[in-house]
Amino acid sequence: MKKNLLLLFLLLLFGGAVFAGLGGYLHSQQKLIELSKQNNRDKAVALFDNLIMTRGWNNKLDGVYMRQQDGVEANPHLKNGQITTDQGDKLVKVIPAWMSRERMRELGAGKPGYRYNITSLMPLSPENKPDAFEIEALQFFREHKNQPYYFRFAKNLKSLDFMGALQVTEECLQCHGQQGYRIGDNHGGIRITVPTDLLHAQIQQIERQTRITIISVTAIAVLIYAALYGLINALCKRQRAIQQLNESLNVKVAERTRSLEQTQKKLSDELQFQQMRAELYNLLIGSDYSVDKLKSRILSNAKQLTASPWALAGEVDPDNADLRCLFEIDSALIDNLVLAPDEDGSYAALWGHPLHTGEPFKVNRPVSEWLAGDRINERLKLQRVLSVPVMFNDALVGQLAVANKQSDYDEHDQQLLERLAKFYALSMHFLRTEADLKLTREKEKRYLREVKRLSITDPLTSLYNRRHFRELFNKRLNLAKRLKLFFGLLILDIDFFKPYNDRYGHLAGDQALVTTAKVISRQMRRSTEQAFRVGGEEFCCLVLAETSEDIVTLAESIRRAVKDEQIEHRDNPPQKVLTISVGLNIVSDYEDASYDKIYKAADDALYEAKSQGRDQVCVT
Ligand SMILES: Nc1nc2c(ncn2[C@@H]2O[C@H](COP(=O)(O)OP(=O)(O)OP(=O)(O)O)[C@@H](O)[C@H]2O)c(=O)[nH]1
Repeated sequence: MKKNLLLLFLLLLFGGAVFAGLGGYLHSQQKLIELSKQNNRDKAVALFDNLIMTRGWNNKLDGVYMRQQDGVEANPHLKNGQITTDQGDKLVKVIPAWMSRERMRELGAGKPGYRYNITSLMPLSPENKPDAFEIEALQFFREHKNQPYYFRFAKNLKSLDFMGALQVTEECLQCHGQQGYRIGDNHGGIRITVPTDLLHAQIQQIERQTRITIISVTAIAVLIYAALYGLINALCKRQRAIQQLNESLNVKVAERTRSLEQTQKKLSDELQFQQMRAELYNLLIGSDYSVDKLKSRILSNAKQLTASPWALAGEVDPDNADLRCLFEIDSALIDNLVLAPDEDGSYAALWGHPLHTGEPFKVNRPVSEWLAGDRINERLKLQRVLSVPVMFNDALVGQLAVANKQSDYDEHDQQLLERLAKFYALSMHFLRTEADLKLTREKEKRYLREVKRLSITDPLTSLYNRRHFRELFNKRLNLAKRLKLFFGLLILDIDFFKPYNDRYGHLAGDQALVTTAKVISRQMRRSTEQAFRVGGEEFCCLVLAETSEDIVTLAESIRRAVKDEQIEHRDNPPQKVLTISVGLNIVSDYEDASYDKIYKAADDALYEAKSQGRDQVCVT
């Protein structure tokens, strides 16, 4: 379009210039022709003036006489028209008109094409009758008294017809007085025809030159225009090619920029994703992690990654075969939203889609347009939704959704959300496994504690057993040594227990053992005092004390307390109640103290107590 306008403009400009040039040239040629015409006119006027001068001279002399020649008659209208000189020569009077005619004849003689005539509208002689041109000129003079000349070029410009006006003078009246002529009138004229062959030839040459010039100039103009056209076309082509190149370059640059921007966005999203994942890992391996914290972080990450104001995470209840969801919605705007399932217990439509199909769900138009009547979604007024299933080991464990991004959700958003969903699944799995593990560990601990307890406890009396006694013995001994305390070992044995069993039965015997153990335990009030059941009806106590008296006192109080229980024992004379004998060894010098030595000493003391009548404490 631009090119065409330019070419049109150039065509007009160039055409205008060519026409202006040709016009100037034609004008100058015309001027030349005019000058040439004027030259011919001047020539005719000069001839006319010559004749007028001759007439004037004759007129001034009032006619001149010349020798009469053959064929020359005297003018009958003149007075003294013919005279004879003294020498007998015959003279005739020559008047201006006659003289003019003679002069014209002389001027025209031998000059082909020249023609002279003196005439008037009312000639006296019929020979002088005017032709058409002459009539035309004479009528012109009559109408324009101040115009002395009349010209007309022949059509082929080969001759110029000229007529000069002749004013009536007094002399004219001599002949034309009777015709009503008045002095000063233009009644006649001299007609001169001048050949203008030169003018004709000149004009023909000018026309030829003009034709050649026009053709040449036009041809040159056409050639120049064609060259310009070609040049402009080529330039336009080049420009168009450059423009196309530029456009394609711009497109490529735009494409590259777009792809760079996309890559940059992907990289920045990837970086963001990695940071989020690192934070999530930290959260997972941190000491204060919780499912709530993790979900809240996942939701805020989903919003951040997809530039969405809303995020939603749903979990499939692992204990329920139906795909019931436990939803969490992160938005103050929808706090009051009731997320109850439909009557059939399912979350249909929008929320249910990924759960039912296991496929991602992406809609970039208002929910009301495609899901009219859906109670939940209508309340949410969702404009755009992207929801992906949360899968673990090919099993659907929940869904992660975002909504109402400013622009459309695309594949990139979906990929990011799917990756986050994977992490979500992994985290949830980890948390569940972790919780299970914690529970198992606690159970195990409890079990081990129980086993340990059982391993060191006597099942009948709940006192520590012999094994624990052995384990603790040296520890307590070393502690006493370190704290510089007295170490006491008490061996307590029920008196005549066999007869007790025999009389009251084994169960009663067991009960008596339990009661005795309780009594002993009650006496063990400090952390430095422990009681053990080390055999059938045999107990031990390990006691650490500031003084040996404290230990003896404790042993006595135990013995007394058992007796005070007043458990009937008929075969234990003379008390008739259940009693115990106590063998006690107190260690204060730890130089060569050992279990065997100490135990033997206490056992010896017990033997002594038994030997001395039972129900007593013996100390070694
Ligand atoms: N009921 C019951 N009896 C037990 C248990 N362990 C040991 N005995 C009994 O305790 C009795 C111990 O008797 P002996 O060692 O002969 O001594 P004693 O009859 O107590 O006589 P002294 O010790 O000399 O006073 C045995 O008859 C055992 O059967 C038990 O767990 N339950």
